[in-house]
Amino acid sequence: MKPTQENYTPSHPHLCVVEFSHDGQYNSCLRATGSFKAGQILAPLRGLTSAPQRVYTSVQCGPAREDNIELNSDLVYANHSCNPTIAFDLSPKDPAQWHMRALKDIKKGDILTFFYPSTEWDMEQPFDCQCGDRACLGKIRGAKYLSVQELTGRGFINRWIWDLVELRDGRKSLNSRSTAPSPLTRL
Ligand SMILES: C[S@@+](CC[C@H](N)C(=O)[O-])C[C@H]1O[C@@H](n2cnc3c(N)ncnc32)[C@H](O)[C@@H]1O
Repeated sequence: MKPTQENYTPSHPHLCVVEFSHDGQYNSCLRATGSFKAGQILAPLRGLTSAPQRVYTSVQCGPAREDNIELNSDLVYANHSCNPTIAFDLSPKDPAQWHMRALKDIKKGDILTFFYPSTEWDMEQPFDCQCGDRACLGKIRGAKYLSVQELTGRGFINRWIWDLVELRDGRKSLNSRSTAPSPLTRL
């Protein structure tokens, strides 16, 4: 569920608040309410539910098309940047270890962004990125459409995304692909 401005109560007040935009449908963002160090674990990912479909609010949590969760908190307002400030690390086998981490030193008032292709393989709702970074990739469609070079240097990419890249690029065979059950069975 995506929080709205009506009766808004921040879900992570010590970390961030949603800055609701009145200008355009997807122009809201998340602003840091404190300062954080690069590498710091900012929050565990709690209150997740499996997403029935891949949609613009869902976050992929494994290699399969059906491996998607909803964050059900303010964190859903984290926008994409090609030079992100945070990562959603859903790579640990145990979902209790899934967390959000700072990729750089973050100051109070900074916008919290993550690199969407670090979780998303093939997005339902691509968009033209407006991050404005000099390393901006332009159209954001998911990691499937990016080279290893384009994925490298973004701070963090989840394990299954690298697995799918290796499979796509013929550096890994289907047989060597993980047969681990979907992480959703452990949510
Ligand atoms: C989960 S929402 C993030 C919150 C969103 N900004 C909002 O106001 O609801 C994801 C959507 O935000 C927009 N978005 C996120 N990052 C963007 C970026 N760097 N450039 C342009 N649009 C972006 C896209 O429309 C994307 O589908």
